[in-house]
Amino acid sequence: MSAMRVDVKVVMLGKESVGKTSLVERYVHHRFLVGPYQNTIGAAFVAKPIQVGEKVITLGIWDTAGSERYEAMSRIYYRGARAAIVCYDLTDSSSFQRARFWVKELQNCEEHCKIYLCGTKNDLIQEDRSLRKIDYHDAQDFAEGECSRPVGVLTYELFQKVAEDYNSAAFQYMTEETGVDLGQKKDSYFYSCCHNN
Ligand SMILES: Nc1nc2c(ncn2[C@@H]2O[C@H](COP(=O)(O)OP(=O)(O)OP(=O)(O)O)[C@@H](O)[C@H]2O)c(=O)[nH]1
Repeated sequence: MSAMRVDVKVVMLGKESVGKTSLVERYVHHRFLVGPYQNTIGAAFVAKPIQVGEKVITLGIWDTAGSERYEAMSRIYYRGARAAIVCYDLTDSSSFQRARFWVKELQNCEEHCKIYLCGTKNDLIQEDRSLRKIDYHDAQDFAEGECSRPVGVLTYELFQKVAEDYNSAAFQYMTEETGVDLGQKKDSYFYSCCHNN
């Protein structure tokens, strides 16, 4: 089996159980996980080709383990990433603190990594608004101040956006030898997703 060429390294970060693996499963395999929750150990990798206009961009997605026990390992996985999807669970305020931690860390350590902030389990708050623990405006203020602006709710839109951003940056920087810089602070995004849309 020949190895697939990866165009852009993407890392999934966020507290344990926020739904990182579920988002990747949903996007890559069009399914959502049922049965008991199984935490990721270390990290999992999947390559996903995406059509962007006439081109195919392959995302190499590293799904890291959210448990703080694996924090040092997550640092290894985000190294060199051009995009980070930082997830928090809309029903868990501590997960938002953790997301802020990762955003700061990426801003300090990975200046070429574009950050996409993603609130997860949107379905739960659609069913019962009282479950929402992160005020929309708090997330928006943080996103606008730090990294992102609101864009979409569909999982495929999020990954598609990563590929499109890479593609437009690649076009822009085509003549440079240094590789593609998606940039960090300018023009980033935030999403509210759930595992079944
Ligand atoms: N209702 C709902 N449950 C979800 C959603 N996404 C994930 N879950 C559930 O949340 C639990 C954790 O999901 P995972 O995708 O394994 O979370 P993770 O962030 O990858 O967790 P770690 O591997 O520990 O870092 C599972 O029981 C999922 O079924 C969602 O969008 N809606």
